[in-house]
Amino acid sequence: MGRSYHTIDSTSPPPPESPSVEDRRAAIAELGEALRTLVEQAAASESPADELRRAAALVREATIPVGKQQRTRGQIPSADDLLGGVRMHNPVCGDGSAIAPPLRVEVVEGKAVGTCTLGLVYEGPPMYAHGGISALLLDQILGYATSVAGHPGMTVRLDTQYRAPVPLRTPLRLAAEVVGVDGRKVTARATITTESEPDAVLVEATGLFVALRSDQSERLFGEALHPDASNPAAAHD
Ligand SMILES: CCCCCCCCCCCCCCCC(=O)SCCNC(=O)CCNC(=O)[C@H](O)C(C)(C)COP(=O)(O)OP(=O)(O)OC[C@H]1O[C@@H](n2cnc3c(N)ncnc32)[C@H](O)[C@@H]1OP(=O)(O)O
Repeated sequence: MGRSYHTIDSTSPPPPESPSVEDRRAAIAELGEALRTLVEQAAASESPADELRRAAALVREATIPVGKQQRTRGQIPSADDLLGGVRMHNPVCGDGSAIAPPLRVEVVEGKAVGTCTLGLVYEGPPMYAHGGISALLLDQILGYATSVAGHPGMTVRLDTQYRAPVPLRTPLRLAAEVVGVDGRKVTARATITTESEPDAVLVEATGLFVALRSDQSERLFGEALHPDASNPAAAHD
């Protein structure tokens, strides 16, 4: 791929030939699944202290192979496909993310429709989701709706109304659609309900997204978009 990675263990031999992107994605997803199981079970764990310490030692050991080759902040993950919408570590949808539910999104009759179940790791009030997690899910599905409508942009405003708490370990449904386009500004609305009661809105949000001008895009993302350009900042994490 022509990428240079920041190798933590510089005494180790060079890595073998890169496996195919598909194989790396499958491995990333496998690790993500294991990590999600770990964080959920940790959040729900009532195991005795010695078992938790044993687990901590095992996790520290598991970190070593994962940490051998690290990308910098300015490097897009080699398994991602930005234009194709593949973000393996996206914190909401990414199969490789330890903190993503993950939310599954599809387009149904022009609306972005998402499904997920939140575990105890997302708990705010006992038994219910933290309000920031609801906002995270809504921001993502609003962004998805604007993107599939052909108006990708960045969130500049997110107004969230919490009508009822979002229950954990309960299948949820999110829906979002674009409701207005005004030049570079796009407004979209989204809701969270349970799957079993899709008419009872728990949380709703209106998001304002702004399509970036090319100079804004260059200023914010130039380092990641042009990895081969001479850019001293690219060496920094
Ligand atoms: C087909 C393939 C499908 C594939 C499927 C892919 C799915 C893929 C899903 C991804 C889903 C990710 C969803 C997460 C999305 C984030 O989380 S984005 C991260 C969070 N957001 C940010 O960090 C943005 C931070 N803000 C900024 O950097 C700057 O505000 C921006 C965005 C560069 C805009 O610059 P600016 O100077 O603030 O605004 P400017 O360009 O001058 O203004 C444009 C207009 O917006 C207005 N505006 C700007 N800010 C505001 C505001 N806060 N309130 C009201 N109006 C505002 C301005 O007044 C102006 O209005 P007009 O004068 O034109 O009427």
